[in-house]
Amino acid sequence: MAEKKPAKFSVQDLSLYYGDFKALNQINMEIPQNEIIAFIGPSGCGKSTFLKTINRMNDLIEGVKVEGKIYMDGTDIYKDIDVIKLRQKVGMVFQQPNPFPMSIYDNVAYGPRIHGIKKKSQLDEIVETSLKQAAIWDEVKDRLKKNALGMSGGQQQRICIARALAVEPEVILMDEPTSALDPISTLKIEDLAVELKEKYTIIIVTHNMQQASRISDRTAFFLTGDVIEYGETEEIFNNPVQKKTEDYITGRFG
Ligand SMILES: Nc1ncnc2c1ncn2[C@@H]1O[C@H](COP(=O)(O)OP(=O)(O)OP(=O)(O)O)[C@@H](O)[C@H]1O
Repeated sequence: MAEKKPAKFSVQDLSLYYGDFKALNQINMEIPQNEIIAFIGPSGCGKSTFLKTINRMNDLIEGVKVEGKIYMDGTDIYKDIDVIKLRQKVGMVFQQPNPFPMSIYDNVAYGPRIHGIKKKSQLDEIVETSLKQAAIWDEVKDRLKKNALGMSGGQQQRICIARALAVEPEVILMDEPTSALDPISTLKIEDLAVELKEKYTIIIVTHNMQQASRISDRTAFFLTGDVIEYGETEEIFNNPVQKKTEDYITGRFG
């Protein structure tokens, strides 16, 4: 049994509707801090929708209704926290690397500048630390003024991770962060996630079963808006309780 860590998130009876369509059905989940949590399940089962409820990205979509509660460190994130502050604490990395069309330096300094940091020496330090944490510093330190779009996909994704880290978040949400990357870049991002969990809580949506079993501490299996099973990754992959989970992870689902 893994050592029990304090809960970062407590999700209670969370449902989400897109208009009349119920995309999430009364989800309950405790997410410990300093762990990697993987969300797996077939396409359209609500993984991304659930991920986005955690930093309220769904607020931006018209007709979305959320019921139930998500507590972060005991605070109701739909009631008692400013959404800008929430998104500073809960950063996000997307499927397609999406650096801004500007220099590597400006990409990473973007968030801190928005938060009012202007001093060059301070920005220099944040940029260097964030790029180091994202394991890309050595590859870019001599070309910080070059456009980020000129980097490879795998490098761009690590620059995006550095950009997310630069505002000192506590949680990083990753929505299929390696599905557009080659196997070597994928392994780099996986290694990076494992390093980052020492400091952050990481929640990752993935279609890659090997990836979920390689790097995550806990796995949640989603199916048509329900969490069918959630537990320690080793148990989910080696000894699932639900037949549907077993069928899915062994590729017999259909
Ligand atoms: N903006 C939206 N408006 C209406 N319905 C939506 C919207 N976004 C997602 N949905 C629907 O909600 C359900 C869950 O979608 P979601 O993207 O969360 O699934 P997913 O498990 O992440 O899928 P995938 O693995 O393909 O990314 C799907 O039926 C989808 O069509």
